[in-house]
Amino acid sequence: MAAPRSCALWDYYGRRWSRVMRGCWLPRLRSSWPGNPLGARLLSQQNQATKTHFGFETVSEEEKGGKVYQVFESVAKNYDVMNDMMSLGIHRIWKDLLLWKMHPFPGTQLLDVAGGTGDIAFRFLNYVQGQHQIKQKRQLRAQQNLSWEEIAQKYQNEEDSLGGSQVMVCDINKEMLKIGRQKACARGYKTGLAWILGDAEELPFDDDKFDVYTIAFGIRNVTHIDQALQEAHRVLKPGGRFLCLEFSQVNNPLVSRLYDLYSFQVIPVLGEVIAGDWKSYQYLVESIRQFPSQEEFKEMIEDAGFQKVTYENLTSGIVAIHSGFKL
Ligand SMILES: COc1cc(O)cc(C/C=C(\C)CC/C=C(\C)CC/C=C(\C)CC/C=C(\C)CC/C=C(\C)CC/C=C(\C)CC/C=C(\C)CC/C=C(\C)CC/C=C(\C)CCC=C(C)C)c1O
Ligand SMILES: C[S@@+](CC[C@H](N)C(=O)[O-])C[C@H]1O[C@@H](n2cnc3c(N)ncnc32)[C@H](O)[C@@H]1O
Repeated sequence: MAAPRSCALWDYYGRRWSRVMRGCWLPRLRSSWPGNPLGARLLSQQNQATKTHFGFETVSEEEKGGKVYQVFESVAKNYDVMNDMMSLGIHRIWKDLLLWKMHPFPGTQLLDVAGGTGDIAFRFLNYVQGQHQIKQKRQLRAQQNLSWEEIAQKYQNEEDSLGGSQVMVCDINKEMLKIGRQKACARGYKTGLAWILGDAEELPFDDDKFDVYTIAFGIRNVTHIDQALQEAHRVLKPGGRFLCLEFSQVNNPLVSRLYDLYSFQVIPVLGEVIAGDWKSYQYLVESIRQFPSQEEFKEMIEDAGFQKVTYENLTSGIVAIHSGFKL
């Protein structure tokens, strides 16, 4: 137990230190010693290191978070309807498949990062409730001589209907969480669900806390994917599972051609017509093309310390589910 904790501490302070260096000492070196060759070299390294992409645009790492925030702030209200329109409902099947792969047991503690409007969380609650009901019915049938009150009590205990399972939805965007909370209210989800504002790169949770970590269509938007993966590893219990549903690389040339046409010619148009927002949907299709391939992403997950890493392509690789374990 001591080793992973000290490793996590080391990672945590290592990252903090690198931020302090980037955010505080390097700019000071620039201003105090403009002619200093060490300062100049460090600064040129810093400038190279802090460039990233926002879709096909090159931006600084500091800028990217704000731009991603604006995108999801802008799409939040139309997010669900846009997904159904763009995919003709196919995104629902992909999300169901993620849950079937997870196959949570009663009592599972799930952290859904970049959980947005709650699609994964609601599926999780429905799934565990379904599983729990099946188990409860089996138990009731097996027990002889139960009174009607005892049977009714079992059915009415709402907390117990989840068998102790809980899901925490963590997202960086207030607007997405707001829509998620409204949906939860409208659909009558009362227990086993919490909404937390937080960054995938610096999760506001203790080490070794969750059985499962999910991230669906979220990791592509994160500035430091490696950091988010390390955080996923930190917050999972030993034996815990990482599951990521994300756009990936299409493995069929004909589908790939049609998909490209559809992505660049249709999706931004749908974005403009339905949500009055061409730019956000252009960012969506561009960011998909910037995301690493199935194999590259698998390696990144392994580099974060996960084991038994596998992936499954869905719809010819339009999306893939990556899975890994903290062992
Ligand atoms: C800002 O960031 C975001 C915002 C968000 O709202 C969401 C996300 C995260 C994303 C999701 C949660 C999932 C959202 C889903 C998608 C982005 C769509 C994924 C795409 C598909 C499932 C369809 C894949 C398409 C193909 C394999 C190619 C087949 C395409 C065709 C037959 C149409 C080809 C199109 C042309 C040649 C262009 C000209 C056509 C027209 C003008 C007619 C328009 C046609 C339609 C509207 C029909 C749409 C057809 C389909 C959806 C095809 C379905 C069939 C199959 C999968 C085989 C986020 O980060
Ligand atoms: C495409 S949505 C996915 C929402 C949901 N998981 C789903 O499958 O429908 C991407 C989400 O990632 C969130 N996000 C982007 N960067 C993030 C970060 N650094 N930390 C946490 N969430 C982030 C956005 O706010 C947005 O809600």
